[in-house]
Amino acid sequence: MSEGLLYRPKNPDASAVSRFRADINSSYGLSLNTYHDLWLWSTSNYSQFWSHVWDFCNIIGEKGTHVVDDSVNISENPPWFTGARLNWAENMLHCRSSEKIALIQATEPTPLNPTPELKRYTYAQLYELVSHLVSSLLANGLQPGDRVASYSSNCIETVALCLATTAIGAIWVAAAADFGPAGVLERFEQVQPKFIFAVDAVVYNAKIQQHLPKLSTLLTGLAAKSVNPAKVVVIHAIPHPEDRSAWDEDWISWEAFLQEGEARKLGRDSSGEILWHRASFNWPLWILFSSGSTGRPKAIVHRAGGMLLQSKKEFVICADLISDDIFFYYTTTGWMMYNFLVSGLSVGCTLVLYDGSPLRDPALLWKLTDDLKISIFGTSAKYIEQLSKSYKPRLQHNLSSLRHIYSTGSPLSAELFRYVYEHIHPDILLGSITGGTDICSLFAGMCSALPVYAGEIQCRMLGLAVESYSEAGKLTAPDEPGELVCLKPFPCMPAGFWPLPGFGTDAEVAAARAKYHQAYFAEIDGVWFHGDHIVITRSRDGNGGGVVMLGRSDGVLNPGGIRFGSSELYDVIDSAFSENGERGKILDCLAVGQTIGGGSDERVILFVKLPDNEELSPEMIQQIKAEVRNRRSARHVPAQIIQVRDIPYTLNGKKVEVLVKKIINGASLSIVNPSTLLNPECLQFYSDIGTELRKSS
Ligand SMILES: CC(=O)CC(=O)O
Repeated sequence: MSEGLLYRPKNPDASAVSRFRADINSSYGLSLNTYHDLWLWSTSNYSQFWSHVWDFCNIIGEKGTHVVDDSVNISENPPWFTGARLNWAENMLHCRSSEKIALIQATEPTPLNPTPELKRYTYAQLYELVSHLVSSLLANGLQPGDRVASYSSNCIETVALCLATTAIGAIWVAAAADFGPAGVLERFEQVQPKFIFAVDAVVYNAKIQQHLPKLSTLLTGLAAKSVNPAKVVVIHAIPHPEDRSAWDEDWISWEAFLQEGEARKLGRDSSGEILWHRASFNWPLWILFSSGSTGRPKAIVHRAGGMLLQSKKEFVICADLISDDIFFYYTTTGWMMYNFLVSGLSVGCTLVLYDGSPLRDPALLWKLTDDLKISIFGTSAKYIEQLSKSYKPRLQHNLSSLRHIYSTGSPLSAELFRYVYEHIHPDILLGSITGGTDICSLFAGMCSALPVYAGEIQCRMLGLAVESYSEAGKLTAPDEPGELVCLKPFPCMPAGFWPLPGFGTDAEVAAARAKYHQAYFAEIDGVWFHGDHIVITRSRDGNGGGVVMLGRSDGVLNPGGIRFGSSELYDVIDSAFSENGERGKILDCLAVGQTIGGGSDERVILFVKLPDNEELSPEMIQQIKAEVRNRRSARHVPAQIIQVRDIPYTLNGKKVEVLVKKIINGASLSIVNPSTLLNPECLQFYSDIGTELRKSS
């Protein structure tokens, strides 16, 4: 067995990606023999590749003849399929079956409701719901290009709204219900929504949390900035007694909004078909926001055709999803994995929406997997890490329906890969996947024809010319760390930052364009610089290398000129000191560089969180240092190891390395945007300790 091999597909030749390769070979008279051959061809002949993806995946719409001008550099963000006309929602709702379940909504139990009913919608019911919403949105004046915002939970209504909005050619904007109103305000005020939809309550940690007071605060903030949505609609999404004490008389209920749509019957032709707004491939579909932990979140606009073609490629070709799949992703509506999940409708499979805490009862999601026969289970590396500390799903649950498990959000360590195979399922495809909000899809990820090696993402995704560059802007050798770059244009590059041309003043559009360029192309001229530190591994069996994520580039540690990613330290802690490890006890950690020598060098500070009432002893510090030295090198050993009460996280569960780095290097806490963080209060400690560290360095 090759080193680190954890899984090998049984019949790779029967996979969708192999069928696609055969199709390419016969269409273009080629003899591409391996996945890597196909990837190389797809990135060198990207115009032919994306054209073929359109046909292979049966995109609904008019394709036209143009694909992309392949003489244009990626930094110019060329337009794609300029002759095409399509509608994203139409492609999501091509299945009209009155038997096939499109959506299942599950909610975390509460003491008052220990077995909440599952809500199910067939594709036919979902279509009907969307058509009533389309009618009501039109009746209330929604036009293509207007923004519709949701401040809601992961419920059926939110999916239907996303579909109805985009059916009309309006632009979808979502903030998760767990975001604070201040954070939502600085997102929504940028895009000035015409409609706001919000739930009245959510469940988290077995408690009902009233949401209307947050909605009121948001609306007051928007009004103060002269943003006044034409309609605010409130959804009663979860089974609990309704509390209208914070209700504003200008709001309307979901039921009333739907009734208006049903009565008006707008937006359908005489056969009952929704009048889909088929627009250009490059038409804006939705706006996602960067996490913005130190400033205003960037409003990233994704194009309808790009999102459609890319997700079809990911699901149909790379992941081999089929309509029989039951697809679950643990996500809020404010994370791009929500958009990823909803795009699964285009496959005609069943999506499982879950709202609530994933870990209060670690059995919950695995019981759901057995009850609903979930075949594709998506989550974050953080969830797997937390779960691994106390739970072995395989001992308690059958889990035989599982085919794939996906993990993202942060690097998944080799140790956690092993945990998944040992304690969840020995024979599934574990797809560690990466991309992010900026492309609302994947640069590297799953492939049903390839093996899985511990700690490695299986492959670079087809059509994405991902490489690893040195600081000097040169290709790194296999197995050498570098920066994730993309060299060629791809259709799911954002259309731009808000406002796009036609949606703002010339000055606003020019500023947004400059910001876009700055975000992706300023670091290395002419290539997309993604800001992830990675290794592309040596090719095995002619399949090309996998990808190892080492952490965010701006969190790269650089003591004495030796550059390495923080995950190299996290992996050591994970395997040697987590509760499953030989020495136990470290619950979480964070590594950042502190500048020394007047800025000429840096030293590594490792913050560790221990269980309450436990103290970091000098012996343990020595053990940590010894493990790091043995498993990495003397250069990796942290200069200081400091106990903290808490590690800061963004609302989407990412460690906040860059902000902590700035703070311990002297930045004031005023740079923090607290509304983007789960636990901003813990940063005061880092600020205080930073002062001490700077005195002692
Ligand atoms: C696919 C991803 O990369 C998701 C994320 O980390 O935000």
